[in-house]
Amino acid sequence: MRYVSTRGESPSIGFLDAVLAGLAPDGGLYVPERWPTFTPEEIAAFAGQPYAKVAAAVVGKFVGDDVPAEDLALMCEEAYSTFAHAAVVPLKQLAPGRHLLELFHGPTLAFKDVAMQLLGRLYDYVLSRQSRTMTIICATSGDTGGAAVEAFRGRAHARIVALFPEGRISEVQRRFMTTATDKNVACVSIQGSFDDCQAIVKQAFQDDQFRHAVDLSGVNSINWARIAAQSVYFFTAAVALCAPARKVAFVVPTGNFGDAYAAYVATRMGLPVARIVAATNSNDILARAFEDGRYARGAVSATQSPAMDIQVASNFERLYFEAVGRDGVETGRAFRAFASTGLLDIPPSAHAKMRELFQGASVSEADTTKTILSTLNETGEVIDPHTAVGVAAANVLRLADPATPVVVLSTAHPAKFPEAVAAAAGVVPTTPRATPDLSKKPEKFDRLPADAETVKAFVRVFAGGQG
Ligand SMILES: Cc1ncc(COP(=O)(O)O)c(C=O)c1O
Ligand SMILES: N[C@@H](CCOP(=O)(O)O)C(=O)O
Repeated sequence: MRYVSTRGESPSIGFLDAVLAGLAPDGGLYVPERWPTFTPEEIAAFAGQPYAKVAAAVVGKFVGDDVPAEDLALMCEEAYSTFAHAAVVPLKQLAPGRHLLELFHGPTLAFKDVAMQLLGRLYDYVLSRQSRTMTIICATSGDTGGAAVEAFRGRAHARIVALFPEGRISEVQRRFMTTATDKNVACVSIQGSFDDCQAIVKQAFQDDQFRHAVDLSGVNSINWARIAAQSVYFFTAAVALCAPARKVAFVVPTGNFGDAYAAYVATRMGLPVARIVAATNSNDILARAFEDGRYARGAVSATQSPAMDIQVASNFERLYFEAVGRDGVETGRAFRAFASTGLLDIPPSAHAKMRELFQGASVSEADTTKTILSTLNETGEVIDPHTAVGVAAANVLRLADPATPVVVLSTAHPAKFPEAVAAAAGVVPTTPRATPDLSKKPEKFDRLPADAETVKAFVRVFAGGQG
């Protein structure tokens, strides 16, 4: 299996090289050269299988010969044994035809654990064989950082630097990162937005000298292994609802567009999906892009679903690449121009292609609050504000076939956002018993301006100090 850049100017590389590389040298994102597929019979056979087994089959299609199948299977088994629920990602019925896919039973209570627990093991596996230690940098609007710190802390072959936007994430999210005492972890509060953090990460990758000096890698959803691992739960949820015999619609709370794009990946692998709804909060660049064909950056506003306070959705470039017929030159032109102007008019034919599967929905703060309360009153479920954005979008969704089951991704445990949930529903969600109490632990993090050179200097010192 080979991987090509969305900008068409980097040579194709194998799976493990693509995973470790993060961003392609031309600034694009790696995607598989061709889509691996499952037959309908193979998909149907996933029903009732342990999650780890389905994960090994789906991720294995992308890994190819780079890792022996039995080693990958073992990594999947270990990764998903860290989850508190036997089903790993249970599907819960809210109402007839309406389901929640609970993705928050991992160690840091957000969907990021599903991929990150596997990535931590995969990096260890590869880097220990190469006697190599890499510096992983990640930008986080709250959840990727905690999941990455948990997955990589204490590992001998990786050091991790997490950049988060100052004052714009919840205390629980912050503490999942900043209370780690391991020497290979550094957390940095950046005076800016998540978009600033992500721009710094991308600039770091494009500085060859820096990239080599610290042996840079990335575990944001720029990393194909993240997308591959996140595509698995679309299969398990759909087959539980009788796919491939019937189609399912997914409503995905969306920010950086990794999860919604992973749903698209599942469709390219053969999963029949009726619709993918990208549900955003008031940071609605993607909802607008799907609805009116203009991908236009606005100012980031702070909401009660902070992990989705994003205006530049990294993975949209991957979908654009597909929609323009895998034209790397056009994708490079479009996204370089977007980086400087903040505007991309999607060609009508590409927009029509996207609309065959995707639609956008933007949910206001008031509707998010109302949905937390109404979901509690009507179903007894306490949901977090990100999940509420998805549920609110599902409540107004009209499908061609109203009998199509709708699955809303429940992306975080409500206890990660206790203030917002208490304000909306009058209940204070508590963390599951197995989760350590981080509220009294001392925190350790640095504060830096949103400036790539300053952050790179910090990372150099951190990586150098680690030997
Ligand atoms: C709880 C939660 N929900 C939804 C999202 C949005 O997911 P994505 O960035 O893959 O669109 C995030 C952040 O990624 C998140 O942390
Ligand atoms: N919402 C994310 C933002 C980063 O997304 P990623 O999927 O690209 O890692 C977060 O919680 O950090």
